[in-house]
Amino acid sequence: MLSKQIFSPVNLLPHEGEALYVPSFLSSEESSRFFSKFSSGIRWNQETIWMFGKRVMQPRLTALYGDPAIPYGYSGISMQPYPFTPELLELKQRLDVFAGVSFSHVLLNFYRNGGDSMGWHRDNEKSLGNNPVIASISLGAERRFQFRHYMNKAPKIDLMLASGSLLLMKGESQQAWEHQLPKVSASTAPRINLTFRVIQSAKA
Ligand SMILES: O=C(O)CCC(=O)C(=O)O
Ligand SMILES: [Fe+2]
Repeated sequence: MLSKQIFSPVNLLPHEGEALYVPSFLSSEESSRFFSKFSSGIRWNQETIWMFGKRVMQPRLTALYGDPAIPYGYSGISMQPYPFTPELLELKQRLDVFAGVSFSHVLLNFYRNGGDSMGWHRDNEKSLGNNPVIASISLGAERRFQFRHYMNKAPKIDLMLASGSLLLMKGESQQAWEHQLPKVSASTAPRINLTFRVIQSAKA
C-alpha cells in the first residue's frame, strides 16, 4: 500500500545510520511535471573540480539553489546558490514536513545519459554538521545507486532509484557509509537528482 510505503519506509542500512527508501514519494504525473520543469528551467553548469591534484570536469551537470546568504563548497569548489524557484520551494516544503527539518539548499544533478555518474563519496563536509539529514529525490531514468561501508568497503548495498522516489539519509549514514551512482550503458535516458540539505553558515 502506498500509505504504508510512505509512513514506514525500510532502512536499507544494517547498522550505523539510516537510508529510508520511499518508492512513490511523488506521483508519476508530478514526477513528469518536475522533470520537464527542471530540465529547461534550472541553470545547469558543468563544474571542474580538484581530484588528486588535477582539475577535472565533473561527469554530470549541477546547480545549487537555496539561501543566497550561505554558499556551499565541496571538492575544492565553492558554489553560490540561486534563490529557490517556486517548484523547488514546493518540494522543499513537502520534504521539510516529511523529514522534520528545514532544508536550506538543494544541490541538483543532471545525468545526461548512462555515461554520466557520481563516484564513491560521503556527504560529510563540516558545513553539513554532524549526522546530516539529506533528502534525495530522483526524476527520469531509473539508475542504480550503491552504498558500501566506508571502513570495510563492504557490504555493498544496491538499489534502483525510481522516478518519483525519495531516499532519506540520516543518523550516522554519512560517517559510516559511502555511496555512488555508477556509469551504465551510454544509451540510458536522462535523470535528474535533487539532494536537499541543511547547510550551516560559516559564521554559525
Ligand atoms: O544522483 C544521486 O542519486 C546521488 C547524488 C549524490 O550522492 C549527491 O549529490 O551527493
Ligand atoms: Fe552524495
